[in-house]
Amino acid sequence: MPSQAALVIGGVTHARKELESLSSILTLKEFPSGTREEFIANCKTGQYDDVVAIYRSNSSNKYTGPFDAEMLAVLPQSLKYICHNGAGYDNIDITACSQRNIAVSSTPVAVNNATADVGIFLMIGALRQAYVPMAALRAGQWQGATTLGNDPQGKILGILGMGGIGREMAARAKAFGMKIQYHNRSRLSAELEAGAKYVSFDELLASSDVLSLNLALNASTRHIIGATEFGKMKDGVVIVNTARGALMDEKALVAAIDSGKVRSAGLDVYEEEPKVEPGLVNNPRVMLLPHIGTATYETQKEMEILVLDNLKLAVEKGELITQVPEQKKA
Ligand SMILES: NC(=O)c1ccc[n+]([C@@H]2O[C@H](COP(=O)([O-])OP(=O)(O)OC[C@H]3O[C@@H](n4cnc5c(N)ncnc54)[C@H](O)[C@@H]3O)[C@@H](O)[C@H]2O)c1
Repeated sequence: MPSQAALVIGGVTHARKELESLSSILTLKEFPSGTREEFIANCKTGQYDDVVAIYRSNSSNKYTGPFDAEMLAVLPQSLKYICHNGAGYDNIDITACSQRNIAVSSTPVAVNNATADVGIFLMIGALRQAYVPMAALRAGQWQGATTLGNDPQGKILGILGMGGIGREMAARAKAFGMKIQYHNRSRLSAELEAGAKYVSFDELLASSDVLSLNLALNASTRHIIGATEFGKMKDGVVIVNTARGALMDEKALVAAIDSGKVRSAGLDVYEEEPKVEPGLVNNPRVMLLPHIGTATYETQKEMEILVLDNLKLAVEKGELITQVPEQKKA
């Protein structure tokens, strides 16, 4: 029996075969579901004392809660790697992990296509205010209160955060005849820009017809879009958010929609999921999805395999394929 163990939190669904193949090098332990209290109790009684790597599934946060300083304090001393299934990892305290010499990986790239597809779906839906006719039809009112929408053709799509998903949004939006501009922490190479115009944050706000949020949530990006920023935008701007809800002050978004500043919005993510601001739920000009950006068979499988590949490389070679950028810089 292998002397080192890995702990799978929350389950592996699509890559069971790949998981089981790791049993030749690792003892596999599982915490498929439960509460934070139960998980912490298991840590404290020493059940995981041989665990060197954790597979943290996409849904596991609902069982264990965030991997914050409290959790880091009880995780086994043997733990060296946390392989997280998700491109966003704002529920893991990376600084606390680094202090304990725990390396963390996430699943960028694998999420790009599915999330950008949802971004485009929301953008077109918001431009056409598609929820109104969709709801009217099902309520037996045929077109109901449907009004004319707007074409993407010729409009300027502003992308805040031109990473993997932002670039896939850009590639798709070009096919709709949109002009692309972006703001990022640093300007991209000409190859990665692929013709998109690099602008300042304020210029992005002032001149975009559609603003898409595609950056990570962290202490410095929380509420990066609030009342002041809405005030700087074009009248009738369309907002798309597939990144994280707390990037925007949701109450300020509701106010901007109500005042007509924001014509419509398409959202996959919310400040306090699964709660959604009533001013959004009750507004037919907002297209809403319940955080399903990566919810396809193909993408879920690819993400699970990437997490397992990280875990395998970590145990065999002491390296991660997709370590989070904050730790790579250190
Ligand atoms: N809706 C979903 O299901 C879903 C799925 C995957 C990812 N996401 C979210 O999307 C986010 C983006 O994912 P990604 O894979 O494209 O990440 P990424 O790291 O490839 O790209 C993020 C980009 O944002 C830029 N950035 C960071 N801070 C910035 C700032 N203050 N101003 C401007 N740019 C800034 C970075 O330089 C980077 O280019 C993730 O962090 C995650 O939270 C959501």
